[in-house]
Amino acid sequence: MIQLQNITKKYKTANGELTAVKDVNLSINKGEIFGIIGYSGAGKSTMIRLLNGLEKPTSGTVKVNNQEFSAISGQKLRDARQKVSMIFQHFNLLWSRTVAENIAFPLEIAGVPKAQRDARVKELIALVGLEGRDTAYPSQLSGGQKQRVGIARALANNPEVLLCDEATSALDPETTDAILDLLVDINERLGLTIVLITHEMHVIRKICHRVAVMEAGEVVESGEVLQVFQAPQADITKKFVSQITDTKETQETVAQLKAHYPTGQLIKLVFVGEKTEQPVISQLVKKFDVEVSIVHGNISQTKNGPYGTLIVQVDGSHENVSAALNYLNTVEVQTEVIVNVD
Ligand SMILES: Nc1ncnc2c1ncn2[C@@H]1O[C@H](COP(=O)(O)OP(=O)(O)OP(=O)(O)O)[C@@H](O)[C@H]1O
Repeated sequence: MIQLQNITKKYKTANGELTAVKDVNLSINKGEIFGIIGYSGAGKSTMIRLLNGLEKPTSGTVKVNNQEFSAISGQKLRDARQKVSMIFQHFNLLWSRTVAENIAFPLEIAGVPKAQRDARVKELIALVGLEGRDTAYPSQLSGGQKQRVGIARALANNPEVLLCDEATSALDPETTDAILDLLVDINERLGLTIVLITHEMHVIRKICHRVAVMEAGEVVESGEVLQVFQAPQADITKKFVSQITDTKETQETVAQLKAHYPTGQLIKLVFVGEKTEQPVISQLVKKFDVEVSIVHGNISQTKNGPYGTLIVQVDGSHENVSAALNYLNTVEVQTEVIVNVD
């Protein structure tokens, strides 16, 4: 659906030339939810503007829905852009228009007759769960409801691609999850391709099939979300993954554990996919003469399967603990010794 080939985007600034995006190659499949994650200044917004045809690359080609955005302009580009829609962090609603009028706006611009417009607006209001709020003004809506209006408006002209620019960054965690669930629902029901940019790994973990990690204009790592969680390569990816696995709460727990477990080893086990269902811990106790205490654990779902971490204390003779650790590696459970107290 989307192909970016050797994309570089340079800007001229007062301090000379600045490379915002550097030699990026990406291929996004039809019907996929693809996330681009990076910190501020990584080049995410520039990527979005390249994908919606608002910017042309300095070099390289951008192909969306079989149209080479980087090579067309004028009416041809405007027509092609009809198939690429967008939602925003701050919703960008028209404040003097009601919910229904906001959603109708792109239909008016496209010249859809009133009766047809009204029917479509009704359909979209139901799709995003805003029944009964059609005459409300944006100022009377919660953040989550405003984003629902944004989503309905973006879907009005049946786009092929929905671009989400930090779409949940202004929302609280619960509302974020509700909006993410709505995006998954739309993706599955309509087969819509979704590309989102974010600085939050939670968003990637919860709804994306694949992810690209950006740093200083470059894609430093990309792949299936679960794989990236299991074996992050770049330092920045490890940092993003630790947003989920190594929260402040976990760090505090580990600090307490170090103080309270004077013997044995504290080991972090990482389980992915079907490995989360294996009876690894009971096998460990059965096969080796070690004592295992579970001290902390969590499990989260990704689109490609579950991902869990478990911190255990393994106590026993040095040989037995080593043998137990070797065994864990044979069952493809990733292990990390957090603290060796022996
Ligand atoms: N129109 C522009 N002219 C000059 N420099 C720009 C322009 N747009 C972006 N940049 C620069 O390009 C780099 C990447 O910016 P970009 O906005 O794409 O990053 P980002 O990851 O989206 O960050 P943020 O989330 O803060 O917007 C930054 O150094 C930025 O200052």
